[in-house]
Amino acid sequence: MPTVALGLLAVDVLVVDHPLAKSRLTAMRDARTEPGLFRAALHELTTMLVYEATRDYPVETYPVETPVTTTEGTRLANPPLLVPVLRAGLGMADAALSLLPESSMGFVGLARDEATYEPRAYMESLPADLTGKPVMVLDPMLATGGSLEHCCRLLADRGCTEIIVLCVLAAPVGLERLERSGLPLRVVTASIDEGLNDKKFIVPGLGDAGDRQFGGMPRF
Ligand SMILES: O=P(O)(O)OC[C@H]1O[C@H](OP(=O)(O)OP(=O)(O)O)[C@H](O)[C@@H]1O
Ligand SMILES: O=c1cc[nH]c(=O)[nH]1
Ligand SMILES: [Mg+2]
Repeated sequence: MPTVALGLLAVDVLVVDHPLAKSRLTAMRDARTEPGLFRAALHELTTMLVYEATRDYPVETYPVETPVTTTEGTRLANPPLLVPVLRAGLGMADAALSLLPESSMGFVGLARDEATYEPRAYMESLPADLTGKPVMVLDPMLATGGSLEHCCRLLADRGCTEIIVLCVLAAPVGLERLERSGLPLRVVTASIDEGLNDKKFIVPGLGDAGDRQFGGMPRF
């Protein structure tokens, strides 16, 4: 897994820049893309992100009967808990669960305060004990990093020591915040963007990922 140096910090981040991933990301960035097509592009891009994120997951083997003989089959040794961050992460949930049908799912609901830019938690549905359980957090946007830090802290407080944050866009300042948090995580993203504007939206970004999928007033 490559490491990206940001200032004095180093964070474990994989940028999935496959041409097909880039074309889905371009559709999501385009302000003219309507919600249905935005959701479809997010679904397809999530499939690619999950595929790359799970490349090094441990597997176990077991005997499988083919129509011809017995051979060795493979499955994930410890499928991750999937945790979409509501609302925007909901658009990644179905694609992730399709690739990881053995996984179960928890939910965290967060809304970023428009004045302080800090996350306000409104929902939490997670197993009480996550000892020994890898977790994959799904949220398309890592901006200031406040929301994903909050979510990953909930997981670490339950004993989780292995978190993959799956996002579409990451701002350098958000990556630095996650790095400083000391939480046991790595990041898989389709792009590290330039930065944030004065309303803490990612630039060039794609706008508000929740509103682009589900509707709402533009604030960027
Ligand atoms: O890194 P941060 O500065 O915390 O910003 C990122 C958060 O903002 C968005 O959610 P939002 O609060 O807009 O809620 P929504 O998904 O309901 O639109 C996004 O999905 C992240 O959760
Ligand atoms: O650019 C941004 C920043 C936070 N949340 C979003 O949905 N988009
Ligand atoms: Mg939003």
